[in-house]
Amino acid sequence: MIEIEGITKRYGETTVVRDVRLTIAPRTVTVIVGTSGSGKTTLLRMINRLVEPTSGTIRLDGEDNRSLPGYELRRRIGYAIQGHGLFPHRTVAQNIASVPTLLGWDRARIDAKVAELLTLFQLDPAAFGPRYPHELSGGQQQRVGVARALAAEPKVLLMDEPFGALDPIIRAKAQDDLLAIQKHFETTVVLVTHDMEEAFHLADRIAVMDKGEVVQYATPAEMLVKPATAFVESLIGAGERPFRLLAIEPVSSAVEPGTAEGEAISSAASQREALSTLLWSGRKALPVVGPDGVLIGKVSLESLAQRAAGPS
Ligand SMILES: Nc1ncnc2c1ncn2[C@@H]1O[C@H](COP(=O)(O)OP(=O)(O)OP(=O)(O)O)[C@@H](O)[C@H]1O
Repeated sequence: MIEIEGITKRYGETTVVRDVRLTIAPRTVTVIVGTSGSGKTTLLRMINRLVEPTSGTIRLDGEDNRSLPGYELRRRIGYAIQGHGLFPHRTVAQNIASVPTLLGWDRARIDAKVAELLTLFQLDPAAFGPRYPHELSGGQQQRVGVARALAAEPKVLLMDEPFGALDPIIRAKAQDDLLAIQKHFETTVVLVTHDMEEAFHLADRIAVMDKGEVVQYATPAEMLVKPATAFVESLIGAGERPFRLLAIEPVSSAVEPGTAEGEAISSAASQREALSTLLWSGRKALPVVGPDGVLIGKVSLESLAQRAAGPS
């Protein structure tokens, strides 16, 4: 649990973060969005004290984050940034081993951790461990950056535009990897992004910042149905709302009894994918199969249209 209480940051006369209050539940993904210069990075960096707040308190599992020296706090909190920040003269394995080495883990434990993380990120430890960062593609470097941030098994992972430099296909894959790994390690993730698509895909809760203040902190569904301000509405993109609503819900919650003609869709797919398939194939309904491939019902264009409609 991360409790941010009345956090303010001023530089001289300028207040860049104003009286922010957020409670972030453990094992969730919170995404901070907002326009450029709204204070997102500053807020994130006050959690691991790369930036010291002017006033207010941040508690991690009930403990004031000032109760430890900053460098020790930062060994406990994972931090991944755009451009990954890998050490260029250390191998991939040495990069990932950085914090565990500082913490004095024994060699066998470090080696096992490096191998585990590389495997989780689909990088063969024997092939990639000995390489240097410049011998990797951008997407591979980015995965190593996140692996390094996770190496000391932090309960909290802070991410600042971690996927900003990736092309759309690798980016989507990196997001899915992150969600799988977040569930596997039960990490609490706080992530800053400019990309609303990314925010809606990843977030359990979204915090919208405008001029240093959090103007809404809500689940994606709540935010779509009830944006708190005109700014939030414009950020969501009014024209995208029906599609975003469908994108955050799986087909499994729209299944109806009966069946339909043609190729089936998985119950784990998003309702937006189902809508897209329906429109593209010109059908009125699709058969739905469960995780075991067994037919469980259908999903219809009519019911998706109802689900995509805003409150009347
Ligand atoms: N060390 C500093 N000294 C003075 N002003 C600063 C400092 N760091 C940040 N700022 C200012 O604080 C404001 C918020 O910056 P911050 O980086 O938190 O915004 P952001 O929302 O993350 O922006 P972006 O999306 O562009 O990265 C900006 O106006 C910035 O110029």
